[in-house]
Amino acid sequence: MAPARVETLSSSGLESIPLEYVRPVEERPTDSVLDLTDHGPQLPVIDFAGWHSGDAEERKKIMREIAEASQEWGAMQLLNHGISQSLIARLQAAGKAFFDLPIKDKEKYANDSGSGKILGYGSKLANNASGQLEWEDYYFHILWPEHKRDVANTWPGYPSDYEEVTVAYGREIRKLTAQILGALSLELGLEEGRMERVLGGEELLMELKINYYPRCPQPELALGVEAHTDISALTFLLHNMVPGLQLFHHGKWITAKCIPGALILQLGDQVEIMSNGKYSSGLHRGLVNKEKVRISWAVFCCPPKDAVIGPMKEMVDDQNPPLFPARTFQEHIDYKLFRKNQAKEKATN
Ligand SMILES: O=C(O)CCC(=O)C(=O)O
Ligand SMILES: [Fe+2]
Repeated sequence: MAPARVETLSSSGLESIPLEYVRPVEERPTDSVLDLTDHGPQLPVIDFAGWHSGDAEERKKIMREIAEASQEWGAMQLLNHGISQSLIARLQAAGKAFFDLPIKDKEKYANDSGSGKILGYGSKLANNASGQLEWEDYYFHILWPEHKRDVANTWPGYPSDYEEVTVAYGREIRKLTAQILGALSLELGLEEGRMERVLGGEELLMELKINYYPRCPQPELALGVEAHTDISALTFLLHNMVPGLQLFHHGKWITAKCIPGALILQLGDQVEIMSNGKYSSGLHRGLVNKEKVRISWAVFCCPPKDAVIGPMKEMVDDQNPPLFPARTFQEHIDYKLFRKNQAKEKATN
C-alpha cells in the first residue's frame, strides 16, 4: 500500500496526529527544547573567508577549527563557504516550487521504497507492524557523479530550472567536499588527498534529499527525523530558516541557530570510522513546527557501495586498536538497518 503523505495529513485539518507519529515519551521534545530561543551552547561557527586568501597561517587556523568541531560536535556551521547566495536561493526556490505542486502531481515521481526503489518522492514506510513514522515527506536523488544520476527518470521535472541549478549546486558541494576532506586529512597528519581517495575519489557519491516537514498540530509529540547519525562521510545541509535541527551534545539536545548564509556540515559514520574515532559523527534529529513548514536540503557524500571502509592504517597501532570493523559501505547500511530493526523489535516485544 502506498504510504500516506504527511502533507495530506497536515492539510486535512486534524487536531491530533495518528498514533504512528506519536513518539515514545523519552523521545519527545521537552518544553525547554522547543524553546528555540535557548541561549545555551551552540555548534561552532567557522568562517571560511580566509581559506582563499593565500595566507597559509589563516588556512591552518581554519583547518584547526574544523578538526576541533569535528572532534567535539561532529557538526558545524560554515560561513563564507564560497557557494554564492544567489545559487543557494535558486536551489531553494526550485525545491520549494516542486513541493508547492499539488500532491497528485508530485505522486508522478513517487518512489517505491518497499521494493527497494528509493529514488524519487517518498514518505517513510513503517518497517514493522507497530513501526514509528516521521513527520516528513522527501525527495531523494543522486547528484554526483554525473554518470550515476538519471536526471530524466529520477529527478523532478518541475520547475524547468531544477536541473540547471541543482547540477550547479552539486558541482560547488563537490569542491567543498574535497576541501573539507583535505583539511580533515591534514589535521590527522595525513596527506591532503588521503580521505578523498579512500572514499572513492572520482567515484565519491553525492545524494540529495530534500526533506519537507509539513505543519504539525502536535509538534511536542512528533519528530521530523528521529535521532540518528548519518551513514555518509559528510553531509551538507541547508534549510529554509525555520529552526528544527538539533544536535546531541554533552547529554543535551541543542537546537542549531538559523544563521543566514550558513551551510551546516555534519560528519557521518564513514569519517568517524576512517579516523578510528578521532572525529565523531554527530547524533542529531529534526523537530517539527505548528506554524511553519520546514524544508531542508541534505547532500550526503558517501563512498561507492562496494568500497571497504575501516580505520585507516595510520590511525591504528598498539596503543590505538581499531574501534570499528572494516565493512563495505553497503554492509554498513545493512548493519545500521538491522540494528534499528532489532531495537524496534525489542521495544515492541
Ligand atoms: O532536516 C534536517 O535539519 C536534518 C535532516 C537529516 O538529518 C537527514 O536528512 O539526515
Ligand atoms: Fe541526518
